[in-house]
Amino acid sequence: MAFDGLTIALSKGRIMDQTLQLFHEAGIPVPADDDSRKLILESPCGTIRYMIAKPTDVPTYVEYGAADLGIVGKDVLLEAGRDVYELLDLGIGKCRMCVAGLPETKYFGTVPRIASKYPRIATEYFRSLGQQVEVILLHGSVELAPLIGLAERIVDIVETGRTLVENGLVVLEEIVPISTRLIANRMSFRLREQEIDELTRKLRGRIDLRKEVQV
Ligand SMILES: Nc1ncnc2c1ncn2[C@@H]1O[C@H](COP(=O)(O)OP(=O)(O)OP(=O)(O)O)[C@@H](O)[C@H]1O
Ligand SMILES: O=P(O)(O)OC[C@H]1O[C@H](OP(=O)(O)OP(=O)(O)O)[C@H](O)[C@@H]1O
Repeated sequence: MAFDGLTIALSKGRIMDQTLQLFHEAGIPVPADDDSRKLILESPCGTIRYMIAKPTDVPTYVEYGAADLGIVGKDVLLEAGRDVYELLDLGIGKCRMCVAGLPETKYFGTVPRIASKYPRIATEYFRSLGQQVEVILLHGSVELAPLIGLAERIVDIVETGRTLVENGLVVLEEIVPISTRLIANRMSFRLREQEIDELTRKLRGRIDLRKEVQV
């Protein structure tokens, strides 16, 4: 029989364990913790199907309806620019999107070069300031760019600040705070309103409780 529960695309990697822990605490069924390489996992009761996806692909699965819901960082969401509903801030995966560089930024050309894994966020940010820049796409270890003269600045995530400090870089500007979000496919949100509402309510209750404990 075809699966007729909710399909949720999870971001694998850094935020996956914290996401499953939050779901578990909220009383939402999660798959058993095993070491399998399976990419589709059903909850024991069969009501939820989890897809284990690369974070940058989660908004795509959700926009096209391959998943009803998705769990993804706000950084990925802003960069992807997909047509999805953002339902909830899960309060995990907290960090900041920043402009960083050497303390005394040297300009190599008339148009500053900005290296980033987030070309859209970087372009829109500098456009909003009316500054002309050239954005260079990198896929990781972005902090290298100002150290070896590829770019004057970077736009990247800062969490503890350790990577910047250990490479002699500093935060120059803060663009936007980042955290993990629950997103929904537009059609699913209308057609599966009750199930999605119930899941969102459970998560919100748990997130609020976590906030109270933190205060
Ligand atoms: N220090 C951090 N560095 C990167 N992302 C962080 C950090 N802290 C929290 N996050 C959040 O975790 C999400 C997932 O990060 P993760 O490193 O697992 O994926 P990724 O950046 O797509 O990795 P990769 O490119 O290696 O697949 C990010 O999109 C961001 O929202
Ligand atoms: O402020 P911190 O706590 O040091 O965290 C920030 C670093 O973490 C991320 O890199 P990641 O580990 O995902 O590797 P990457 O360079 O391959 O993107 C991000 O791109 C920064 O480099």
